Amino acid sequence: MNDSDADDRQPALRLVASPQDTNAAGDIFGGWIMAQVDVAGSIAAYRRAGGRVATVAVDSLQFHQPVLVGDLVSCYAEVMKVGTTSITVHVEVVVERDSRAGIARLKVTEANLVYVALDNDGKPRPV
Ligand SMILES: CCCCCCCCCCCCCCCC(=O)SCCNC(=O)CCNC(=O)[C@H](O)C(C)(C)COP(=O)(O)OP(=O)(O)OC[C@H]1O[C@@H](n2cnc3c(N)ncnc32)[C@H](O)[C@@H]1OP(=O)(O)O
Repeated sequence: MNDSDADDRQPALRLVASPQDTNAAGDIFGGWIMAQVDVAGSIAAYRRAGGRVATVAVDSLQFHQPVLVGDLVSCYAEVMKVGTTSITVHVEVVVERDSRAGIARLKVTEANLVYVALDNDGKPRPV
C-alpha cells in the first residue's frame, strides 16, 4: 500500500498518533490502537443496532506494522455478520505517514470484533 492507493472508504474514526500514547521504545502502544479499534467497531455496530452495544469478544487482532508519532490513523469498520443479538465487525487500521519520500499509506492493524445490542437494562436485545 502506498500513496497511489486511493481509499474512497469513509473511516469510522480518524486521529493523529501523539507522544503521550507511546511505549518505552517510542512507538505507539498496542493498547492504544486496540482502544481505537474497539471504538471504531462499536460505532459501526451502534449504527447497525440502532442503539447501545457492548463488546463481547475480540475474535482476532493482528498488528502488522508499528504506528509512529505523527501518523494519521484511520480506522475503517465494516459489519460482516449480524446474528440474533450480535454484530461482527471487521476493523482495518491504515496510517498515512509523511516522509521525505512522500506520503505512505500502510495497513498497520486489523481485527474482528463481536458486539451485542443491549436494551435499557443491559440485556441482549434482537437486532
Ligand atoms: C450512530 C451515531 C451515534 C454513534 C454513537 C457511537 C457511540 C459509540 C460509543 C463507543 C464507546 C465505546 C464502546 C466500547 C464498547 C465497550 O467497551 S463495552 C465494555 C466491554 N464489554 C463488556 O463489559 C460486556 C460484558 N459482557 C456482558 O455484559 C454480557 O456478556 C453481554 C454482552 C450482555 C452478553 O450477555 P450473554 O449472557 O453472554 O448473552 P448471550 O445471549 O449468551 O450472547 C449474546 C450474543 O453474543 C454472542 N456471544 C457471546 N459470547 C461470545 C463470544 N465469546 N464470542 C462471540 N460471540 C459471542 C452469542 O453468540 C450471542 O449472539 P447471537 O446468537 O444472539 O447473535
